[in-house]
Amino acid sequence: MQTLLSAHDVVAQKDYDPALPPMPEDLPDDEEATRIVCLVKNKQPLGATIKRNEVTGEIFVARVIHGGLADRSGLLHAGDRILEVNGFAVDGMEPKEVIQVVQSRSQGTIMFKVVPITTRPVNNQTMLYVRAMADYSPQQDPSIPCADAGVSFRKGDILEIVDQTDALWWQAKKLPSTMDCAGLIPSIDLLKRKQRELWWSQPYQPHICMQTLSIVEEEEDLMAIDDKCVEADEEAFESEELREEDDNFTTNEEGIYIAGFRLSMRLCRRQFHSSTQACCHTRCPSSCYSTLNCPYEEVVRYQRLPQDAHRLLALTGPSGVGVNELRRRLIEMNPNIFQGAVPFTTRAPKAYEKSGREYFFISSEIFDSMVYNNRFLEYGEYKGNLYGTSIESVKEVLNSGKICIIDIEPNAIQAVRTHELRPYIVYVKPPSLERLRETRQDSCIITNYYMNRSFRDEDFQEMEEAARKIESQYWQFFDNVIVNDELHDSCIQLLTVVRKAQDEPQWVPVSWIRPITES
Ligand SMILES: Nc1ncnc2c1ncn2[C@@H]1O[C@H](COP(=O)(O)OP(=O)(O)OP(=O)(O)O)[C@@H](O)[C@H]1O
Repeated sequence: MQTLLSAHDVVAQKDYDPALPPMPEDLPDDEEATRIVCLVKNKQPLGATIKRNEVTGEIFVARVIHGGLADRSGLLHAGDRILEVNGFAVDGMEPKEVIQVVQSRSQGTIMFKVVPITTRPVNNQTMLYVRAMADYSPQQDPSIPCADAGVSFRKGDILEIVDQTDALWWQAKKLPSTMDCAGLIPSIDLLKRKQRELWWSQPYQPHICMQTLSIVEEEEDLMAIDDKCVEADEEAFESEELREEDDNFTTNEEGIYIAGFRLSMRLCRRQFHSSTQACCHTRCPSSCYSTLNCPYEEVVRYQRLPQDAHRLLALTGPSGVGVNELRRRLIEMNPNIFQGAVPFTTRAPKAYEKSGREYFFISSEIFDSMVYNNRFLEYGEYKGNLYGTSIESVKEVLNSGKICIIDIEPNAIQAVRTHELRPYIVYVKPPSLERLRETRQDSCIITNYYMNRSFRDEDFQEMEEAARKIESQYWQFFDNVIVNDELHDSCIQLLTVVRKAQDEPQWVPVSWIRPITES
C-alpha cells in the first residue's frame, strides 16, 4: 500500500507540460499579450495558410483548414499574428521563407509565438452540400493561396462545404470522404469570375453550344442532299415504319402497348433537337453560359417514400448507342412496372392507330398552345408534322404508380429536371471502338435515310465523337452511367440502377425538395 501511495506521489509531482521559454524580465508595459502554441506534427500538413501585410511586413494566419492539425488543436485561428516560429522572428519575412522554417521541422514539435486575434468571427455556418457544375484543378490555378491545400473536383462531384467565411476561398470536402481535413475551393463568386475570364479569353473559339447549332444546320443540309439518294421513297419508308410497329409495338397478350417508340417521333427528335436550344445565352441550359450562373448546385439527400410517385427514369446517350433497345427491353420484361410516355403529334392518325396509344393526335393550334405554355419536355418537326413528349404524359404514367421510362436528347435534360418529375438520369455510354465492332456485328441502325442498315465503322466513330461532346457538356447531370457493352449485362445493370434510383437515398437539387415559392 505504501509503495502504491509513493508511486502516486511521484507521478503527481511530475510536470508534464511542454517546457516553455522563461519570461523575459524586461518586458515593456505595452507588450501585446502573446500565446505560445506548441504543435506536435507528424507527416500530415499543418492545415493553415499564412499571409503578409505588405505595409507592415507582419505575418498573419490567413485561414485554418477544417479538420487539419491546427484546427484540431484549437490553438491557432485565422487572424492570429505570428511573431516567431521555433524561435525565429518572422516579421518582415516573405511567406515562402516562413513556410520553409515550418517545413524544416517536418515532424516533431513546432512552437509558434502568436498575438491572438481579439475578435474571432463566430462560425455559425450550417453545412452545405453542392454538386459541382464545372471542373476545377488547384494545381492549374495560379491564384489559389496554397495549391496543396486545394481540392480538385470534376463536374458532378458532390462537395460538402464546411466554411464560407472567406469571400474568395471556401473550405470543402469531396464526398465520399474518409478524410477529416477539408481543403480550399473557389467560392461561387470567384468560380464564376474564373469561368467568365476563361469564356471571354477564348472569343475566337466557337462555344460548345454554338458548335452544336452548326452541326444541326449541317445535318439539315445533308438531309436536303440525301432526299435524292434515299433507298426507299417516303411511302416505302412509312411502310417500313408500319412493319416495324406490327412486329414489335402492337398490343401484347395482356393488352399492354409500348408507347413512344414510333419511328417518326425518334427521327424528329434527332433532327430537331435544336428547338430546345434556340439561343445560346438564354436557352442553352447546361453548357457554357448557364454554368457561369450556377457553378455549384445546392443538393440534399433525398429518399423516396413508398407512398411517393416514382422518379422519372430518363435515358440519354449518343444516337445508336442502344438507348431505345435498353428501354424497350426493360418495359417488355416488366410491363406492369415500367411504361413509356405517349407522345403527341399533329399528323393524321392511320387506320390502325388509336389516340392515346401510339400518339395523342391533336391539331396544330393545340400543339402550338402547348409549346407556348411550356408543356413539352421535347418537341420537333418531321416531314411537316409536329411531335412532342409532354409533361402530362409522363405524369400520367407516374400517377398510375408505374415507373415512367423515357429517352431524351441531352439538351432536353434541363426541361426534365423539375421537382414534379424528379428524374433520375442515366447516361448510356458507348464502349471502346473495338467492343462496338465486336458487339454490333449483327445489329442495325436507323439513320435519317435508311431504315435498318448494318453498322459501319464511321457510325462507331460518330458515336464516340458524339459521346465525347455529350460528356463534356452534360456529365454533371448524370445520376448514373451504363457502358452498353454486352446487351444482357447492360439490361441487368439498368435494372439495378432503377432499383437504386427508387429505393436508395440520392443527391437531388434542393429546389426539388424545398421549391422556391414566389412572393
Ligand atoms: N449492347 C448492344 N449490343 C449489340 N447491339 C446493340 C446493343 N445495344 C443496342 N444494340 C442495337 O443497336 C441498334 C441501335 O440501338 P437503338 O435503336 O436502341 O439506338 P438508340 O440509342 O435508341 O439511337 P436512336 O435514338 O438514334 O435510334 C439496335 O439494332 C439495337 O438492337
